[in-house]
Amino acid sequence: MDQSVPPGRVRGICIPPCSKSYAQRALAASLLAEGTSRLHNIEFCDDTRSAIRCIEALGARVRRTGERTLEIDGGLSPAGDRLYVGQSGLSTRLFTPIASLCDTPIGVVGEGPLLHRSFRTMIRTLRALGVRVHDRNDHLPLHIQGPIRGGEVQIEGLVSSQFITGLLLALPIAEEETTIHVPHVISTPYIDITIDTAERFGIEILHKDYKEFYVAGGQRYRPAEFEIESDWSAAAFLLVAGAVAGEVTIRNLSVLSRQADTAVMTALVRAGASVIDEGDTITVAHRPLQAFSFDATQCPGLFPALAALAASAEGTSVIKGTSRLENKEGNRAESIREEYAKLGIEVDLDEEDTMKIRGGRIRGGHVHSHDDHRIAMSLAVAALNADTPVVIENPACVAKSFPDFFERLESLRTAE
Ligand SMILES: O=C(O)C1=C[C@@H](OP(=O)(O)O)[C@@H](O)[C@H](O)C1
Ligand SMILES: C=C(OP(=O)(O)O)C(=O)O
Repeated sequence: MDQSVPPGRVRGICIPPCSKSYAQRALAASLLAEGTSRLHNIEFCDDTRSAIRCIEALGARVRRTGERTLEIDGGLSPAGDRLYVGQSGLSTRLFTPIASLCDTPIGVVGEGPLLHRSFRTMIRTLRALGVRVHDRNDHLPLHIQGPIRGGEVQIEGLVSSQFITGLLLALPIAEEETTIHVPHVISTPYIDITIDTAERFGIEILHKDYKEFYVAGGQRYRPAEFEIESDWSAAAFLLVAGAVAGEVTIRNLSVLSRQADTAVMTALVRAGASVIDEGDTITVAHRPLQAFSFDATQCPGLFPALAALAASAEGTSVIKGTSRLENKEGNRAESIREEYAKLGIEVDLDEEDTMKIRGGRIRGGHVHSHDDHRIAMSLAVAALNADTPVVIENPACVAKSFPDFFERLESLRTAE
């Protein structure tokens, strides 16, 4: 069913969902820890559910002991021969290396846009570390058989940091030590949250300026009590909604987080929004917005929220890092260009790796999510300032990261 988002004002308080990046990592670490871990403040979007299915398939026992608490008995011991990763790029890149710690043959299958995403670098590197991999031209489904060896490996042509994350979480329990050379690393804040999560489960990962990673083999994950923090990637849409159409206060969110998408605060300030940070509460309010420049190379997940901000700002905003979007759900840069054009907003993509968005009058109309949760949320936020309602086809894809996004946005509406 389509989702119609009428123009209007927003005002209110919201708590965003938990970070699916932290949740998936903590689930992986709980699988690898012998003993019982407890994850608090966990919520269940599609990607988190995919990770839960994967750890169960790999031997974990998962119990829900509270509305937002999971108790997990860890221990890597594959229960079947198939990992179902849903639409999650991160679950694929986490659990394929983890499954390859065993010598059991395992199939890795997914669905939807994930089937069009390339896993070339991951496949090549796993082979270099002794894993047998059958693939469909660099795409899912995969058939793998470990065990993965430690050793020394160089990763070229890295399109996603997620694969480094997968190796960093798997390799501490390989027998040998590993050195990973990454000449051109990207999305480094995501690597920081990987190292942070591992550390909280007793694992040490060392690196030199993200170019060389050293992982000692034979380490042991210790079970942990782990509080999952709120998701800056989801909160970014609500904060931008405040900036373009009223005032939104987000609770339980700290700028001291290691998450990449805290950077949305810089873009909001540059655009001229009012931003008040009170520790774990952030309020963003509308002011006349001007065009801004922003480099999103290390935080590519912010592009869709920034597109909604730029569409409501006076002048042409310039956002760098579009090449980072090619291997997401479809080509996100193209999806943004195509759908914003339907709303009368011109988006140029150039050879210089930048997106230029000319803000101005936003028309209502029919748009498509491209089955991409972040495109659907971006268009919904832009709709707040449109002349007439924006009707979004296939809005259900928001379930990947933020299942009740539309309900929460509606709950913020005000007649003022
Ligand atoms: O590790 C993670 O949780 C993620 C890493 C990033 O991927 P890339 O390294 O491909 O940018 C990010 O864009 C994605 O949404 C989540
Ligand atoms: C692309 C995303 O996630 P993943 O790569 O894990 O599928 C996302 O959350 O926007």
